[in-house]
Amino acid sequence: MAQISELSSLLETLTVSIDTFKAELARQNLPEPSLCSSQPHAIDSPSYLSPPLMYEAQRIAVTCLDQLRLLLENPSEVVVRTSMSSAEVPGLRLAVELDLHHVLDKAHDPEQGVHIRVIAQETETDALKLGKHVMRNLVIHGWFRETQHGTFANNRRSHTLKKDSAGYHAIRNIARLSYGAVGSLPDALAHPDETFRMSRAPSKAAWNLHMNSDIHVFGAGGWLDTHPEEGKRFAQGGAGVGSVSEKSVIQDIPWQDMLTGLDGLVDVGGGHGTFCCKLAMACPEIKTFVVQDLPSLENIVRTSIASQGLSDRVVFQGQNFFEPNRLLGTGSYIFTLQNVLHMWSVEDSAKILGNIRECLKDGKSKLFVINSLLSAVTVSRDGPPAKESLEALKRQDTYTPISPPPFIPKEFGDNRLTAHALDACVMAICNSFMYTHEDMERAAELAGMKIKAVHATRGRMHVLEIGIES
Ligand SMILES: C[S@@+](CC[C@H](N)C(=O)[O-])C[C@H]1O[C@@H](n2cnc3c(N)ncnc32)[C@H](O)[C@@H]1O
Repeated sequence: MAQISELSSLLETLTVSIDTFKAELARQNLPEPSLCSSQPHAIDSPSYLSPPLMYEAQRIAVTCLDQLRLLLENPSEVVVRTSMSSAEVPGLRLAVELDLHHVLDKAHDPEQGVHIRVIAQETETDALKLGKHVMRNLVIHGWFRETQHGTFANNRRSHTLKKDSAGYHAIRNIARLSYGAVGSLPDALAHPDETFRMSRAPSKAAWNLHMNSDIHVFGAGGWLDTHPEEGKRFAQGGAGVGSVSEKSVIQDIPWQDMLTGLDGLVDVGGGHGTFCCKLAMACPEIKTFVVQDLPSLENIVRTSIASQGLSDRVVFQGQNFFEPNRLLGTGSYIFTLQNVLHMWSVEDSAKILGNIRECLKDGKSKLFVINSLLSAVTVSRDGPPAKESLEALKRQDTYTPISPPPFIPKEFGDNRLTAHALDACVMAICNSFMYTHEDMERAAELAGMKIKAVHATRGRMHVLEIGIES
């Protein structure tokens, strides 16, 4: 059998997907994005969600580029570069702490940018360290532009670092919590004390080595619960991370239809109420949302809800999800559990699910678990050509993921990259793991439940309906 050229196959897939992407931009009267601009593109707006065809074309193209890079790069050069490539995340943390986006945005000519001497003066930092070393490193990683020697400007990407934006909070608060912990993973996984090395206890994670502390991070009595300022920062960071996927969770699932005839939506472990508030704004016909979380969050969540003018429809309720649900017997609801179960072992998740199971016995209430699911990262030579799959999508209004084209990994796009990165973070912070479909199935089974459906979204999240086994 003739050997298929991987390079040619990937190149063909790349060409088809980029042509589709360009055609979709033209159809929406949008210009092509540019690396030589200091402005964000219309498709970078937090409220923009690519139509299904465009979304698939984008994620195929980006994955093709990753795969092509792997074929083209010299592995020896890559390993050396990787051994020294730990500067991007600290550089970004510094960029948000110094608010470099703002410094460059208020330039006399933002396209031209600001000389490093001025940036250093404004941020009271060392021009040599910041300019030659940190900023250039960030430019190489695609953040900011060097428009001429020593002069830096914003680019599409750096607008995501704007103060108080989702990206700003993600970098400022999540990278801060996870970076040192992930750095301690080798010490934790190869710890000389076997009881530590093999432990799955949330207080014996890499984070505990990094912080020299024996307190667990999440949950009642944990680091975030007992350090309100840290808890607030984590919630802000979590909201920042979540904001990228929440628009697809909101748009790809028919929440409004599903809530017809029910008493409202209850987000268990709902954090600061971001999901409920966003859904309340998107679905004005839904009148009741309940954010359930640990009582220590009450003031901060109520204030956040009030600041969005939603106190008449979104309420906070203190609820430990390991205890019977306070809404049991009070009506019929849609319960959601978003970004919660992966913080816990399968056995603990079964306990959380079990308490919601009691509320589903009315026969009308439903439970949706919203989480990224991890998959194996296998690659096959076979698969339908991108051209056929994208052509078929032209006739679809609702989102259905396409099958991977040849040489594109089984799980591709944002879920693959973000979910696996998140997996390392949760392992480092609390000895937990992102779930596979099988893990989720086991947790449901232990709770006397089963997965009834899995909905994909245009983002990293899967929405799983979990119900009582009949
Ligand atoms: C990763 S955050 C997810 C927050 C939110 N659902 C989201 O998607 O952004 C996990 C949430 O679970 C909450 N939590 C932890 N232990 C809890 C418990 N025993 N009972 C209720 N909520 C808890 C935390 O306070 C936190 O808000």
